[in-house]
Amino acid sequence: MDATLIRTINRLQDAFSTVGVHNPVDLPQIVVIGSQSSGKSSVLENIVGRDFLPRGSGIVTRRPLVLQLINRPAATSTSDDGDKGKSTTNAKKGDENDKKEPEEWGEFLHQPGVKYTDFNLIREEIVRDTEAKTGKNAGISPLPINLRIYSPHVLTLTLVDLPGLTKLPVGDQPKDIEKQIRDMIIKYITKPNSIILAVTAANVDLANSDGLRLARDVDPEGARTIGVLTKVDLMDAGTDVVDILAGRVIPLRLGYVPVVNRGQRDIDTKKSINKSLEGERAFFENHAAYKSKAQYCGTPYLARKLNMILMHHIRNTLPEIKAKIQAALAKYIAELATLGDGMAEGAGQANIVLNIITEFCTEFRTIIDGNSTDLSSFELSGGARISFVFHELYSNGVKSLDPFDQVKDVDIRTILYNSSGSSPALFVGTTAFEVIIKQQIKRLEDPSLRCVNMVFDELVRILTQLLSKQLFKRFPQLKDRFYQVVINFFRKQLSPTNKLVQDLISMESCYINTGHPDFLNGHKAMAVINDRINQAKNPQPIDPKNRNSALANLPPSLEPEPTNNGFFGSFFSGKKKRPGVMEPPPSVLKASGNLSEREQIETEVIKLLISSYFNIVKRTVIDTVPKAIMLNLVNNAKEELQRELLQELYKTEVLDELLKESEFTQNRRKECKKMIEALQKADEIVGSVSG
Ligand SMILES: Nc1nc2c(ncn2[C@@H]2O[C@H](COP(=O)(O)OP(=O)(O)OP(=O)(O)O)[C@@H](O)[C@H]2O)c(=O)[nH]1
Repeated sequence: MDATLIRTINRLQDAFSTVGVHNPVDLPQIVVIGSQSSGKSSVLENIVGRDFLPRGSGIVTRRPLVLQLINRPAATSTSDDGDKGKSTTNAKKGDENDKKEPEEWGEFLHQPGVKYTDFNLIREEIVRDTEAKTGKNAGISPLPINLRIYSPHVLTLTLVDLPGLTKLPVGDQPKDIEKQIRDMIIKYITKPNSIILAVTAANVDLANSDGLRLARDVDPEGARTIGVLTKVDLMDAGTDVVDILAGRVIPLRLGYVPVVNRGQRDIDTKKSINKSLEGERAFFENHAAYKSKAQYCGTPYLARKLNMILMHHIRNTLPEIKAKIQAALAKYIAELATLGDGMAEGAGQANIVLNIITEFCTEFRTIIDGNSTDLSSFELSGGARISFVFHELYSNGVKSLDPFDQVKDVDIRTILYNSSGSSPALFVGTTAFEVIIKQQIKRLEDPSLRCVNMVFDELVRILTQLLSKQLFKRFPQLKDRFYQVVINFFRKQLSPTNKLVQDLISMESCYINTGHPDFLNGHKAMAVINDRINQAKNPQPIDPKNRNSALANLPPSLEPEPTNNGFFGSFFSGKKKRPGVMEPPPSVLKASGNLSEREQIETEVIKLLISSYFNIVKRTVIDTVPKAIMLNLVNNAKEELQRELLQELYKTEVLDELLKESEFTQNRRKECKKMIEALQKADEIVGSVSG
């Protein structure tokens, strides 16, 4: 059962190896980290009991090596791995004694079926494949090499060997090599399912261990970090690692294991690993500081410990792995469904386009009407934004128009005099009022047309939002055509909408309805002004309750100014008169000078009437312009868009072109299919164990 657990993980690792580096499920594994030359390769080789890792100066490990050790009983003719029970087809091919399998061999995932019995060839293949993927310079790559070693002398275990932490780039190594390696290591050890094997040379200060330092960043409690102390034999006489082992220096919950690997001289003199393991045992058994605890020291103990930890870990995480596989499977199946099944033909194509058009139009209407199911609580969308344009932007824009920022008293007087012709007017001139109010009403056209444009922009926004959906990513041509057709359609609606809005404003300016029930008529206006003037002449405290509402609303400019005498007295002033001399009138004659009381009253009355009427018109356009826009632009789009789209896009001769899939979709579909296959296999594998 125990070995089965680890083998299950190995098989899962293989199942996912086809999907590259994007493994959606984080599998339990032991990740070996440490500084360069700390002894990582030596530890791994000792665990395997064979020389098989590339050695040399500089960074040798430049890609992650996923090393799956599989224990198989000696002298059996069948493989104990469920996936690969096939007979040898490889290095041993041609051997008459085909039934007699080699005792130990290695197999790379990228060369299925090829059994390496010569471990030197394994080393060469690692070097070859590393260079093939990363080039000869000393660059690194996150693409793992998967190697399995079948042997009766190993415990079933999965280890990932990573490039050693280095300080300075050498030769033509990239400048940021240190960061690249660090990032790669962090990516592996951050996964909560990884057990960190932090290798540190015992003859350097533990506090300076790069491996432990990195491990601490991702596993501050030390809950899934095992410390391995190498080069214990190289420690100064009289010093030992007893304190570290006892957890008195940097405590780790999984503890430390001291080991003694082959020294460089041993390697140079080709000392066998078996000999080295014997030497290691003798070292611990005879060392004064370690002999009482020798069974907790050395490589064999380390291998057993790792095997136990890994199994324990897998057993605990298997249910979670199962759930993750199933969740990922559901996610990819759903994504594949949105990507569709590849190219349809004939009627199938027509159906796709018909469905897309129908769905688009339904969603368009839903968004405008505000019934969308994926309503955002973060921002206004669709219909709500159009409503904001009407009720906030347009309404406030219109309300803020003040006729008197353009029409000054002096203009009113000029118009007054012009409208009364050559004989002095006796009453407040309706003509003057009409001339001014019509000019002011015309000013409403500009914000109203801008409102049309803003709603147009909102429609385009909805269009873009709908076209950003996954479905349109699949068919880029269709997306472009949709955009063109819909935008053209909106544009076509623009001119009747603008015309209607202009007409509404023209209607208002064409006929001034002084009989409007809300209009402050001439008499009332007069009374208000008289009140105002009397109040100014004999100021009396105003009882707010009795205060005439129109009076209260008078603009500050109606405060009486110092009056002048004479009816026309000051009107044509401007030049100092010389007695007896009558000069011709100047070419441009403007009303100027101080106002007479009568003039002042007349001007104020006109202003009051303008304000009153202009407010009525403002209220009307705030009400009717949005209605006009809804009628001609928005509703038309809601109702006619489908017909327009069908007419333009639902044609046999364009379907092929429209439904050309994007490369993204084609690739993504392939990726999804691969992933689903891997996950389904993984699901089966996990299912077969836990049952
Ligand atoms: N005496 C002694 N030497 C060791 C021990 N472990 C490793 N060495 C030596 O230290 C050097 C580096 O060991 P490696 O195993 O290559 O170290 P590494 O961490 O894999 O190095 P990179 O792959 O370059 O990162 C070699 O010369 C080993 O022989 C040990 O326990 N004792």
